[in-house]
Order: sequence, then C-alpha cells, then structure tokens
Amino acid sequence: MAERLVVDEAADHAHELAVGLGLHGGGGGGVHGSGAYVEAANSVIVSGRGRARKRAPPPRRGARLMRPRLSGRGLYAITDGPRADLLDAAAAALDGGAALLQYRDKTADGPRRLQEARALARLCADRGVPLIVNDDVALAAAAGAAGVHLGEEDAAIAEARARLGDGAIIGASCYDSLARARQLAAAGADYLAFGAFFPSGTKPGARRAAPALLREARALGLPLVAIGGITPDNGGPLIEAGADYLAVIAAVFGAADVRAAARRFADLFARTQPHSP
Ligand SMILES: Cc1ncc(COP(=O)(O)OP(=O)(O)O)c(N)n1
Ligand SMILES: Cc1nc(C(=O)O)sc1CCOP(=O)(O)O
Ligand SMILES: [Mg+2]
Repeated sequence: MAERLVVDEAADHAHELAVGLGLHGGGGGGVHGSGAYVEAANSVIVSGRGRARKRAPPPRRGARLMRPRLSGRGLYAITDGPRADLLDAAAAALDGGAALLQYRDKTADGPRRLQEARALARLCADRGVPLIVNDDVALAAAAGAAGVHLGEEDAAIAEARARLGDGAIIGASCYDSLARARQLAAAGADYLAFGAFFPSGTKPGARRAAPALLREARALGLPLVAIGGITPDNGGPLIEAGADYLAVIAAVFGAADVRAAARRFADLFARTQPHSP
C-alpha cells in the first residue's frame, strides 16, 4: 500500500512535469526507463491528457522520480563564469523567457561551484526550467540538477547516465560533425549541440559549423541546439534550419539588461518557425 502511494505520487508529479511544465516524454511520448515509477508515470501521461486534475503533492523525500525527456524550444541561456550577481542574472534570464539554463563555470573553486549550482537548481525548480551543469557529472548529481552537458573532453554519456539515472537530461557537443552526432545519439544523448555558427568572443577558437548541418541532423530525431556567437539578429536562420534551442552566453549574460536580452530571443522563437526540408 505504501509502495502504491509512492508510485501514485511519482506518477502525479511526472504528469505535472510532463504537461504542466511543458515537458513531455521523448519521441515515444513517455518517460524513460523501466520499473513501477516509469510505468505509472507513462500510464498517467497517456491516460491523463486533457483531464482536469487536482494538484498532486510532490514525491516523498527519497522517492526516485524518473524525469521526463527534454522537449520544447527556446533560449538555452548559459552562464558566463564567476560573477557576484550570478543568481540575479540567472533569474533575469528566466524572467525573460529562457527555456533552459546551463551552469558553466570553468574555475576549480569546488565549494563555490557547489553552492552556486545548488542555488541555481532551486531557482530553476521553482520556475519549472531544467538546470544543466556543464562538464561536471558529480556536480550535477550533488546539486540535484536536471542534467549535464558533455563535450569531447568530458565524461562519456554512459558514465553520466549511470551516475545521474535514466531521467537525467544528457546533452552532447557535436561541433561540426554529423558522424559524431550519430554516435552520440546512439549512446543515448538527449539533445545534440552543434556550433560554432558565428565567431564567438567567448570561445574564439571554436570550430565553425554551417546551418546545413542542422537540416541534416533533423533526421536523428533528437532536439537540436545551436551555439556560438548567436544573437537575436543572426539566430533566425538557425531556427529555420532546425535548431530547437539557441544556446547563448555573451548576448544574454553580457547584456546590460539580461531580462530584456533573453526576451528578445523568446520573441525571435515566437515569430520564427523551422522551414520544412
Ligand atoms: C549547449 C552547449 N553546447 C556546447 C557546449 C560546449 O561544450 P564543450 O565543447 O565541452 O566546451 P565547454 O563549454 O566545456 O568549454 C556547451 N557547453 N553547451
Ligand atoms: C561554450 C561554447 N561552445 C561552443 C561550440 O561551438 O561548441 S561555442 C561556445 C561559446 C558560446 O558563447 P557565446 O554565445 O558567447 O558565443
Ligand atoms: Mg565541456
């Protein structure tokens, strides 16, 4: 009976996450993984669509919830390293409509990074926006983040999956390579990031990619992220080519008004649709 209750709570919470927060299951429309929580969550997601439901309590402490996969589109705001007003700046980006937030801090200051990642995880949970931690699987786990972003110098997807679980969002850098994208998709990536599409002051040495790559990568059936020197003025063609998310550092967190800068990207998504192939 107690187990049944936990399952029901998990299912209710998964349904709220999936429907209320604009997240849903991946290509199959469900929640990853196996076991009672996942089955319950999936059956609720399927059967509960369109029904009025009373608000369910969050899952009991310690109950493991399988998180839904990433879906949707919009600005993927990436923090720009140590700054005194990190929390305020992140909150402003979310206020402006960011759909995803990444904590990217390349310093070795472990205690500060943990404290900041935990604070951002709380902020994002309050707003219903997934927090992704860059590079560091252990930090993502310790902070209770929704997932991690991995590049070619970072951990393997299998290692991150084993540590973070089936419900975690694991994003992967593909740079300018469709072959790498195919490998990472097969390895279980939840989204594929390509770039750099424009010269980036944040990462001047980044390999360059062309929008045609996004058109080709659509066939892989995963959410696509474009990164590198993106602004509200140059991002439109990337969305038209198939980018579900525009990942941006300088044009958001380098702006005098972070909220207004994020809002410009949200507006860009509102008026731009992908072109059919
Ligand atoms: C969304 C997104 N895309 C690409 C990257 C770059 O990852 P990586 O190549 O590992 O480089 P660093 O960001 O770690 O310097 C990213 N972080 N996020
Ligand atoms: C972190 C990063 N990765 C890139 C890649 O091409 O993989 S480009 C990049 C920098 C993105 O910052 P900005 O929006 O300021 O250009
Ligand atoms: Mg990295």
